[in-house]
Amino acid sequence: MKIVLFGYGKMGQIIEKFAQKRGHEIHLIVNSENRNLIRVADLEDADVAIDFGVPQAALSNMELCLEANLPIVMGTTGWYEHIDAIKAKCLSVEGSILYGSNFSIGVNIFFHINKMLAKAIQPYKAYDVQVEEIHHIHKLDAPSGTAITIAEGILNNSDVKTAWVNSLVGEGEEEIIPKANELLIESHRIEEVPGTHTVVYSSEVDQIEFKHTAHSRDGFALGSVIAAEWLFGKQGFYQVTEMFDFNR
Ligand SMILES: NC(=O)C1=CN([C@@H]2O[C@H](COP(=O)(O)OP(=O)(O)OC[C@H]3O[C@@H](n4cnc5c(N)ncnc54)[C@H](OP(=O)(O)O)[C@@H]3O)[C@@H](O)[C@H]2O)C=CC1
Ligand SMILES: O=C(O)C1=N[C@H](C(=O)O)C[C@H](O)C1
Repeated sequence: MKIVLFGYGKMGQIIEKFAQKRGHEIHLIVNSENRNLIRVADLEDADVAIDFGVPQAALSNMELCLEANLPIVMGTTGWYEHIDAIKAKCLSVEGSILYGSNFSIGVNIFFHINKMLAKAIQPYKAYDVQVEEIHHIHKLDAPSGTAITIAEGILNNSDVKTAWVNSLVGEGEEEIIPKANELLIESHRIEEVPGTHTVVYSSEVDQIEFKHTAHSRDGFALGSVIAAEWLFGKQGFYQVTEMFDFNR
């Protein structure tokens, strides 16, 4: 496939490596320097786009791809307030978008088990729950998209928690004390951590911790190339979880 890469930072450069290994061609690279010069005609010969850029550009990149009739895998996080609007637009023009907060297989298994765990613990009110995420200091958004997906999995299987709240831990940051109905997502920014997510259930007598640690960005990058292969030839608005059999 001929792939357009939106974003050529930490993720974009690893995606290029995996795409080429799997026999694909990088047709065009878009970053902050050339984004304003890109027109529909520049995308015409491509087969699929993969976006790991910045939150503020995600919506316009998806709109451009819809206009160019180019399927796009959206890996960028931090733009989710626009989901309903872009989904409606995608469906109305019969376009093709797949988005996900995390493309690694391990985290998608984690998402699946997280929901099962929340369902199993739901009758036992002695347990309180919180989510913790740790990422590198360059990350622009908090909480992480992955932590939001994890929180949604818990909220949908809880009759106590009705919304999540975020507390970014660090000097000068306000400490957030959650109300009983609020699910706390605690965010930490430490050195070059690729991405660690933990769900903690605590009672007076014990604690259950469920944790995923990424050792590198390779799992995210490979997953996004597999997602592009999966999306090619399909029409619709998809989430990455739809790629995995265990969610069916
Ligand atoms: N879903 C998933 O599995 C994962 C998602 N992510 C998400 O991917 C995103 C990128 O992460 P990462 O690679 O670490 O970030 P980086 O900061 O390393 O790279 C961002 C890239 O986006 C480019 N960029 C800036 N503005 C635009 C624009 N208008 N259009 C296109 N590209 C632009 C930057 O260009 P320039 O260098 O010129 O400024 C840079 O190349 C983040 O939102 C992150 O949360 C990350 C890992 C996994
Ligand atoms: O910015 C990152 O690095 C990552 N972002 C994604 C997120 O926000 O969940 C996925 C991964 O954890 C790395």
